[in-house]
Amino acid sequence: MNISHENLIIFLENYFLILGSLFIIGIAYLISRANSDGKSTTSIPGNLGIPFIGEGFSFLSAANSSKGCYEFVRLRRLRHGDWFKTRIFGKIHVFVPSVEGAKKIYTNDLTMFNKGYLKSMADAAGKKSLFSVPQESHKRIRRLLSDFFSMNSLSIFVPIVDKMITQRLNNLERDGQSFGVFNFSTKMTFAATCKMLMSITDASLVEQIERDITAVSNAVISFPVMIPGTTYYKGIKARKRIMKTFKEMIGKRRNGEENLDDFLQRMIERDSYPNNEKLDDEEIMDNLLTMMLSGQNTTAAAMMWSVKFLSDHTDVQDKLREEQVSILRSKPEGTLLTLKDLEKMSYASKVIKETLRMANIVLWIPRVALENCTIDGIEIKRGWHVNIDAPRIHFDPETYKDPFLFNPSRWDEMQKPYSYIPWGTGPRTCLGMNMAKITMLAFLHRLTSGYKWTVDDEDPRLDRKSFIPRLQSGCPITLAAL
Ligand code: HEM
Repeated sequence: MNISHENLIIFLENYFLILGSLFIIGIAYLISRANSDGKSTTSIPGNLGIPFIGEGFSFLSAANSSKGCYEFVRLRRLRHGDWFKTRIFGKIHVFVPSVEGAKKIYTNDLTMFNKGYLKSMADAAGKKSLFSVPQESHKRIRRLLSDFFSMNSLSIFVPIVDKMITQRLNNLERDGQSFGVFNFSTKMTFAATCKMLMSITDASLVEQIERDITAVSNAVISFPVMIPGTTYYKGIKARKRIMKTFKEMIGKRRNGEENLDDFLQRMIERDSYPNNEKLDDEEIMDNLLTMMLSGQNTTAAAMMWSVKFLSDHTDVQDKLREEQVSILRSKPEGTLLTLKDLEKMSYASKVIKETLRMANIVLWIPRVALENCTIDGIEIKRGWHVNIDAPRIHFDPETYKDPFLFNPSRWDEMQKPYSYIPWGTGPRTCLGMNMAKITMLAFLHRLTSGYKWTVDDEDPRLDRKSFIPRLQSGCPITLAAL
């Protein structure tokens, strides 16, 4: 039999995973027998499956299907009711379905609840990343990063992002070829992120970093063994290459070779500040990487879903076009967008809000209970994973009338707090929210004020293995100038 190197690696990866799993199952079984008092641990219904593994394989199989990993949650909710518990590879998970539950977790974030620690994530994103630092450091790092991400600070990038989008859409229209909106958006947002964070514009460097970020992103949830060829190994190697590039760039800024207006420069300018008012190099680099990881597919998936929803609802598309054409006509021909223009896009902002409510780019917000507590009257044990279930909250008919209807005008009225959580909320709210909003508004402006389009593939299946829901087809469209 001819076994390729790749197959051998995959075989070894699975072999060690299975051996390791069997060992842990044995230990877990012995511990659970020793601790058992013969009573069930809680009144929440659900199936904990076999020791350690639990329902882990069902979860992986849902994640690997074209219905997406939320299917795992949906089926269990049908079986057990709104509140249910499950076990996934040794951890007990409860999916929190209510606004009251979300409120309890968010108002006690970083005290009663925190993000869970995952070795592969800490190794890939870095120990000083916002994803992995302990609560005490999180507050300081986050405060120092936040300035740059306010709408005002980012306003200088509005025309830059607009120019990128305008040129790319022009080229695609001239080509006359069908293109996948997801692929277009991924490339576009990554180039924009490189520009805003570090002023990288060289196309080949952007491509190389993008490839490496993808490898790191794959390693975030992987089996942490440093065996050549494994996902983890490739991710850690890619991380090293990225860190080397960042280090060189920091060096150039420090010795005055480069002085550019971007995120990195703002961080370097704090060099002379007292320790608690600046970030050290490891903190800067780990969080640069973290932002690239967080922004890589999220904004692109949101852009893709906005096109899909607008294509399915031509009345909304017409109304949006009317707003955007009037903004376009109010400006001298050929000028680029500014923050002031974005502030006039009230209907487009509602289209984005509604897109994010329905698309649920981040399906659930994961936390771990740091102590025994109750959430919305439900008893939760210390160490359990509590996941705020965004689709359940965003499609709740008690909050949203006709929840499955794409209706941006529903945002003429405010919704109750904690019932709209695409960016999360509280001390861990999405740091890149304004960056994503700028990109999406500029995209919707250029797309609807400049073009009509046809969707070239209506296949509704979701991409396998993606924890961010997106169409397998990538939503291909063909543009025609207005
Ligand atoms: C449509 C696009 C995006 C969506 C829907 C989104 C959503 C989210 C959500 C739900 C969280 C978790 C909040 C929590 O744990 O409570 C988060 C965290 C985060 N996001 Fe985003 N995100 C998007 C784009 C971006 C971009 C473009 C960046 C950076 C350039 C970014 C950077 C981050 C960071 C650094 C965190 C961690 C914050 C912390 O733990 O303090 N995100 N995002």
